[in-house]
Amino acid sequence: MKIVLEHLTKQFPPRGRKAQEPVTAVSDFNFEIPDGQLIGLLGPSGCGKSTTLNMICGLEKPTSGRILFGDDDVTSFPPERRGVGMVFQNYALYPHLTVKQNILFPLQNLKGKDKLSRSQMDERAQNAARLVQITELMDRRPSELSGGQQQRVAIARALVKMPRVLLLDEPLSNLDARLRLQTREEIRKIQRATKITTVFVTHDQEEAMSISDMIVVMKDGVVQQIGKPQNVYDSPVNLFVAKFLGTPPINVFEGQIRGGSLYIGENAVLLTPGISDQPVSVGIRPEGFIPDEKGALCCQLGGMEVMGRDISVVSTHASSVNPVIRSIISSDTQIRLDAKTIRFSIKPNKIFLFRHDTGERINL
Ligand SMILES: Nc1ncnc2c1ncn2[C@@H]1O[C@H](COP(=O)(O)OP(=O)(O)OP(=O)(O)O)[C@@H](O)[C@H]1O
Repeated sequence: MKIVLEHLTKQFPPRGRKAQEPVTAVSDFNFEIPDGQLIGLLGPSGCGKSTTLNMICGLEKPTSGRILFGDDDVTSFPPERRGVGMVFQNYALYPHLTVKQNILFPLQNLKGKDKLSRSQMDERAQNAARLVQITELMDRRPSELSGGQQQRVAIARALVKMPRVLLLDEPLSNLDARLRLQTREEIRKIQRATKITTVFVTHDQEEAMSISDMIVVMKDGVVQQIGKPQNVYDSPVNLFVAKFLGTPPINVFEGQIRGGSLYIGENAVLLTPGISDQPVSVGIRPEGFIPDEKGALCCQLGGMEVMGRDISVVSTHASSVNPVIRSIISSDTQIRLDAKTIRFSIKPNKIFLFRHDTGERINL
């Protein structure tokens, strides 16, 4: 099922006596989510992710704009008429019911043509449980399950109604690091198996990048960029997106374009023909630094951390915005740790220029 968001906007009334301006939680969101894809909705706390999801499922009514599922305009539909499965951060399972009863719960009050027989319900519950691999846990109560197992029950409960759309709001944030990794892979597998169009909300960029067909990066209610994770990483439209994606994060420097070259401090590090003289923010991905005795960028060497396959070189530079520069280089590279300075040349596809005032990307 394709989902179309058209000029989707949500404002909340001002809060408190002093605040006069309404809060714009989501502003003019336009996106056509292709059928069967998993979309990662990504951004810092308060950027409007949950509000977007709540509008798609019908818990919030948009201030303006439309939502279509396929060709159906569902904007004014209540949640139960939308055919949406929803999984939240806190799984909200019923503690007094068994796993099976929890999964069956959404099917019990179906009416009219949707009403199912006992055996149909059992079959649906079994299928959903099989998908999330909890068939052997059906008679347990939620308190007898691990966090990851509880979350799988919540997903099975969302799937049992055979929703047209699956919405997941930070579904992994209550799990520990290892379970998070495992469960996110399982979610991806389930999504591939069911081909249900899925929107996954997270503030964890790594999580979103690893499982999404496409990511949407939001800030202050405004969509910044939509694209395949790798494309957004390789070609961020602005400094915010560049900084938001990547571990370790991108290194940012104050730079200056002068006479067709980019200067970082006194170092002319890149030819920039056709770009007018101006101050710029320079982003260099950690993997964009090549140790090179003749390299143009000269940094003060701080130290080195071995990460197995790679080394993380820590250095500083007077024009660096971050307290330290982190560069990731291959562990084969010989670094003289007794040296005071280290010179780098820069991979051209790993350096980005941004307008100093707006943060917008300047194309090289
Ligand atoms: N019911 C409400 N009334 C007033 N303001 C609200 C309401 N719900 C959300 N907001 C505001 O709208 C903005 C977006 O909130 P939203 O919960 O969608 O963000 P989010 O990206 O999901 O954040 P988080 O990651 O912290 O959950 C925030 O500024 C928030 O304070």
